[in-house]
Amino acid sequence: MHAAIEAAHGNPKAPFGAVLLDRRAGRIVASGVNDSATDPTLHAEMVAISQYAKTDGPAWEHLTLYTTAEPCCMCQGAVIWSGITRVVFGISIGRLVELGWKQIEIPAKEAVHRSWRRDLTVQGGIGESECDLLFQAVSPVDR
Ligand SMILES: Nc1nc2[nH]cnc2c(=O)[nH]1
Repeated sequence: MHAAIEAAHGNPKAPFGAVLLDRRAGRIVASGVNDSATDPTLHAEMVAISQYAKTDGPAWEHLTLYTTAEPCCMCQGAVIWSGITRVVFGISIGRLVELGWKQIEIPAKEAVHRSWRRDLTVQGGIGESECDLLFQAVSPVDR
């Protein structure tokens, strides 16, 4: 989560940062920050997932996605289809809404529950206060 927060610090206007950890190798294999001003699909999680998809012999089942904020339904869909097996996020979609960010209010756990994935776990509230401070420090942007 420290690495995801670190990435978000580099993107101060939209402090969404995400990294993919290969638990087997014990190293970060991809990272991303929100670039939705360029392309609305470029959420931090999507950037990291796309980056990892380009690597040789991807091993999605060994990956944990760490992200400063709960993945939206677009990103959660990508996680579900990818085969990533664990998601850890900082602040919740509900909290983002409280802070004024536009969100589609479908919890990540619900997306998993409504899918066929029984091997994918989602845990929120990790590094929550640090992530919360990141978002408190900025004005929400539209996408
Ligand atoms: N989790 C997450 N939620 C978002 N909502 C708007 N942009 C983003 C993003 O990059 N990540």
